[in-house]
Amino acid sequence: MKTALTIAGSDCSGGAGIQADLKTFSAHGVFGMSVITAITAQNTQGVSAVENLSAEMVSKQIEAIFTDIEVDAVKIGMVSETKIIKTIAENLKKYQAQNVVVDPVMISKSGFDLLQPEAKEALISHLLPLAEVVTPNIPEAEVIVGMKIDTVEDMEKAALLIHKMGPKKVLVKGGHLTEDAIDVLYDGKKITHYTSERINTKNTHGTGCTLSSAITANLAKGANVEEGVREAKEYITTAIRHSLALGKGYGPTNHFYSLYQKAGMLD
Ligand SMILES: Nc1ncnc2c1ncn2[C@@H]1O[C@H](COP(=O)(O)OP(=O)(O)OP(=O)(O)O)[C@@H](O)[C@H]1O
Ligand SMILES: Cc1ncc(COP(=O)(O)O)c(N)n1
Repeated sequence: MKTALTIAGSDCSGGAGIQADLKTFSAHGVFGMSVITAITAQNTQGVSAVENLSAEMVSKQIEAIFTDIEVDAVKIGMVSETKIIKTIAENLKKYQAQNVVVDPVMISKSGFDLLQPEAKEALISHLLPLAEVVTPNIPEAEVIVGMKIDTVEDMEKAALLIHKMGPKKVLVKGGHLTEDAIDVLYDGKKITHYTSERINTKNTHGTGCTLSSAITANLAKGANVEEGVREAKEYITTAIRHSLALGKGYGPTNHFYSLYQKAGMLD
């Protein structure tokens, strides 16, 4: 069985972070593993607390996995502190990790800082160069390149600028625009658009985590980035279309809709 590792924060409410990643890996038939960087207390309405693990504990978790199990792909999500970012980069180089997907998580949908402002530079200089593909949303791309993004053409410009920072490929996600949900991939040579209709729902907690872990699962299974992003976009669109009105705020997406449908388990 193919394996995928997520290095990210825990979301106790299950919609984003490690929990979303592991559900996505399972739904893709990939064996999921996790290195937890931080514990968050959050729900569909907001984040109330974050506690980072020590860099040593993060390092020990990575070591435990890589010294024992073959890792086919790695996703990096929320990492809020400079010293944890540096530890992850050193370890992934040491163990020659393949198929690294970096989701540069900065602010939660509810507006809470998940990346310490002083750690932004470390994320750019230590994690982006390790990435097979980096997947910023529009506000994250704006922070990384220091320009305002209002149109798909702006997303393309940002993708080209981010590519110069070292990742092999860049996917700028268009969830924050208002028309169709258009994501822009730049592979160093050409731009590809992945478009779906915009689904009218507030239940989009964890969409970015889910998309990046679906890409990771697909890379683990041997897909190239273009194929991996195409399938992941279909997966997230279905998961948003059938998203769950759980909680009082932004509800989570539905990871297992397609599987339940195939198994005839839906009412
Ligand atoms: N309302 C929507 N309808 C259809 N697709 C959407 C919608 N919102 C987001 N998407 C898609 O979901 C994926 C994730 O993009 P988004 O920009 O929401 O990421 P994000 O802001 O990092 O998510 P999060 O921070 O919630 O994890 C992209 O493929 C985007 O196009
Ligand atoms: C642990 C963790 N990782 C990532 C997100 C981003 O997801 P969202 O923007 O939907 O809040 C989050 N809220 N929590």
